[in-house]
Amino acid sequence: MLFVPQQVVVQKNSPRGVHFRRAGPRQRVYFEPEDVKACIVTCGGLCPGLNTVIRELVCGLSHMYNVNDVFGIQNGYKGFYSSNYLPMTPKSVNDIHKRGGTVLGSSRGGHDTHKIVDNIQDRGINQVYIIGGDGTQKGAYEIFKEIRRRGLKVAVAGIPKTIDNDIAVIDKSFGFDTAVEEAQRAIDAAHVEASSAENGIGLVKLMGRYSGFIAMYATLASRDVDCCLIPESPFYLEGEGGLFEYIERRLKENNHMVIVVAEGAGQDLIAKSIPVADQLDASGNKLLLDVGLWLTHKIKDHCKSKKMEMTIKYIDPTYMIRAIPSNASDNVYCTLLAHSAIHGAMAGYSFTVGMVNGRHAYIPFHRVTSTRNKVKITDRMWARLLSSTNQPSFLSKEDIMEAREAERLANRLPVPASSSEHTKKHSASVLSNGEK
Ligand SMILES: Nc1ncnc2c1ncn2[C@@H]1O[C@H](COP(=O)(O)OP(=O)(O)O)[C@@H](O)[C@H]1O
Ligand SMILES: O=P(O)(O)OC[C@H]1O[C@](O)(COP(=O)(O)O)[C@@H](O)[C@@H]1O
Ligand SMILES: [Mg+2]
Repeated sequence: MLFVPQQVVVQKNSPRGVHFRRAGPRQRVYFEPEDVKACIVTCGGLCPGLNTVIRELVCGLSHMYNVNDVFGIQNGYKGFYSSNYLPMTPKSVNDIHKRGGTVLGSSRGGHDTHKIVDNIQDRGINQVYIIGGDGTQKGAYEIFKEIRRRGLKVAVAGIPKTIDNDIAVIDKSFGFDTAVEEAQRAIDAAHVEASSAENGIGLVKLMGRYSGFIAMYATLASRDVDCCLIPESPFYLEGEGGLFEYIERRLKENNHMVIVVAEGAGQDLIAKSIPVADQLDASGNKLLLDVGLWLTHKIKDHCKSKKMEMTIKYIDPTYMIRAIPSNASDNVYCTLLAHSAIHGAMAGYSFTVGMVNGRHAYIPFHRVTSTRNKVKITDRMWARLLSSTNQPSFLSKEDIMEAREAERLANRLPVPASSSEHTKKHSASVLSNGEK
């Protein structure tokens, strides 16, 4: 059996670390094709590529294993117990990958483990393909545990979906590249508007509730962005090293600037200036305050107080970056994920499938549900972004050391040999040059 290591970059004395089974066809198949009754469900927010995964699951089961009893569950988890199951054939899904969204429908909330497993049991389903984000994978884990408790011979295959890229362990989710590409159109528009005005500012808000990956990659891809704000990196407005000081400098130097802000950034700052009670969506996710609108007003007020003429254009493409079909490379990724999921389920495994360090692997549910993938602001990628935009880091040396220590503890890494006060100072300054 082949294994894929979770960490490929390690310290010399690091422990052996976690390994996952490599995905792919198995010599011994657990299910007889004629006995398989499979179902597919999509949950949570939309993501480019959902229909491609559905299509490839239906076609792959039929073409690779001759499995033809496949059903679609409508509108997310609640569809297990509240709607009819839709029979799906290669013919009925033939063209769906060209459309955005999900032909099955999706929803938040409605996860009732017992009702779901009752229905799986009653209808004789023995393969459950669950496509969804971090919340969905937690739900899949609950379903798996209940199936195991009841001793049912049912394979549960989670296929991670998230344009926020917030699912732990995997390299990236399908649809992420498509979303980053689409975000370029909003950034381009912001740049055109900003550069065609005197002291023009273009402000673009992108999705990213807890993780700023879309904002970070869209910024790195664009080259027109002067400042990228993400939830992982707290920022401040006033005073030395603050956002306003940077805006003034950039406008003086260049007459215009573009700011990209992830929707989850600066939530604590907004809450301080507009105190409102926390609101949750049906899945229990916190509903966010509009950082883009808030920032627009704050920047306008600041410039007015400084008697600076300026124009600001706020662009909020929200759903436009996720409600589109997937691009070519995401389509390939979706196909490979679906195939890997089918091979694993046919072998009788239950898992979340994903690409780990460039290889497809079967990952135990708890590994992807116990933490969330976030931009590490002490890591190389964020340092590269800071070098590329030349924006302030909004961080003190102490903040950096604190974030590193938290990361070390979270990953149970040994204390680096170089943790003397002198080296600490040195490593912090090296970090600001873009290297860890
Ligand atoms: N901790 C949890 N346990 C069981 N089900 C969950 C959990 N969190 C979310 N879910 C269910 O997963 C589905 C999708 O979750 P949501 O957070 O909306 O989207 P995503 O899966 O994309 O993160 C919803 O139906 C929700 O009820
Ligand atoms: O309005 P909706 O459908 O709740 O979606 C908004 C949220 O969906 C997201 O794309 C993430 O969705 P998921 O949790 O489903 O991956 C966030 O970026 C955004 O906050
Ligand atoms: Mg989520």
